[in-house]
Amino acid sequence: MTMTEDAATVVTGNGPRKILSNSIDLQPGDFSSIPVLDLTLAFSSSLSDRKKCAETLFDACTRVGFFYVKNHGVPEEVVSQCFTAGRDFFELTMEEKMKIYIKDSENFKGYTPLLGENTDPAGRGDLHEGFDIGYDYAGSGEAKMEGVNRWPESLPSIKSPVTTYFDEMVKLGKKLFQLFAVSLDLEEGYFDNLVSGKGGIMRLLHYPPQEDENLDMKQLGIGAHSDYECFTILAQQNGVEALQVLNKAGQWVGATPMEGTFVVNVGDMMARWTNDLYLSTIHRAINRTGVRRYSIPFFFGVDYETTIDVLESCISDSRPPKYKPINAGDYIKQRLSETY
Ligand SMILES: O=C(O)CCC(=O)C(=O)O
Ligand SMILES: [Fe+2]
Repeated sequence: MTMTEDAATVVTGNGPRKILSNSIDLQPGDFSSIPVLDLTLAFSSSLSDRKKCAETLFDACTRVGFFYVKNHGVPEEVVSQCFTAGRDFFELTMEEKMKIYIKDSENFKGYTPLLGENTDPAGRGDLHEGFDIGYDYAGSGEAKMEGVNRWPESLPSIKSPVTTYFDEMVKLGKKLFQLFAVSLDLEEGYFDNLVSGKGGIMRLLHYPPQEDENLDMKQLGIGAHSDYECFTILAQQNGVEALQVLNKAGQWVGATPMEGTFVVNVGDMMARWTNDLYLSTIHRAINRTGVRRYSIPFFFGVDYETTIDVLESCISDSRPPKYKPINAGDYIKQRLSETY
């Protein structure tokens, strides 16, 4: 099958980026495969081991913006039970799912039906349905993204596996933030007080298979986009390939699922913080496998009151600051409002 694509502009959190049919205008990575980061060294008690791991992370973030993590410490059954919860959720009737419609929530929590989201403004909606949860703020809903999670009334059993997975992602994400800090010549604990998990958003996603013949390039599983937060940790099912990552040559490189790994990618907030030293790489997903695909992205942002100002270690004479300080919560809310 040949896919033809028009020139398009992808709106990111840091401004529009033009994708020409064969290239892209803003420092895309020069890569043909996605590196694998072994986190064994990240959990070592020796700082020099952790520094070695951070060097690999630096290479991945500056050259690709995407990497796999293995030996990440998240138990396999936590992942598989969360996938099962997702499958059970999406099998509910439309009526049940729409009782927690995301657009009825002030804080972007709940269900998004097929075509209910449009990640790429040039597209005609995304061919996936989703279920979003975040940090559970009891009883608020006023400020920024705060609010309680909304669970399907008729399927209370999913709450436990989904929140267990959320908590594991917060743990892993905090560890990754420490590696990011070391990789940026900051104190290892630089981000510790900014990443309680309150800035985390998790989605269960279901992509029905798309017909391979006459594929409509304006209606993909998820259209070309970059993520908004600091980084995303994504679980994919083995053997069901769909995620593609755009390189400098304008080629889409497949992020083929790899057993026992998560895919991690840098988001716009981290790109901004690092003055675009770390790449928030454009990606999309197309499920041409003929079977249903489920995935679980966890978007790890910093706590919403944090000010994101370009890090000193990412400024030099040849790299003056490109971005003004911005409040993390305002930034995310603004980005999400443009998508839904
Ligand atoms: O499902 C995937 O593989 C990717 C999802 C994604 O890119 C997103 O939700 O931002
Ligand atoms: Fe994404």
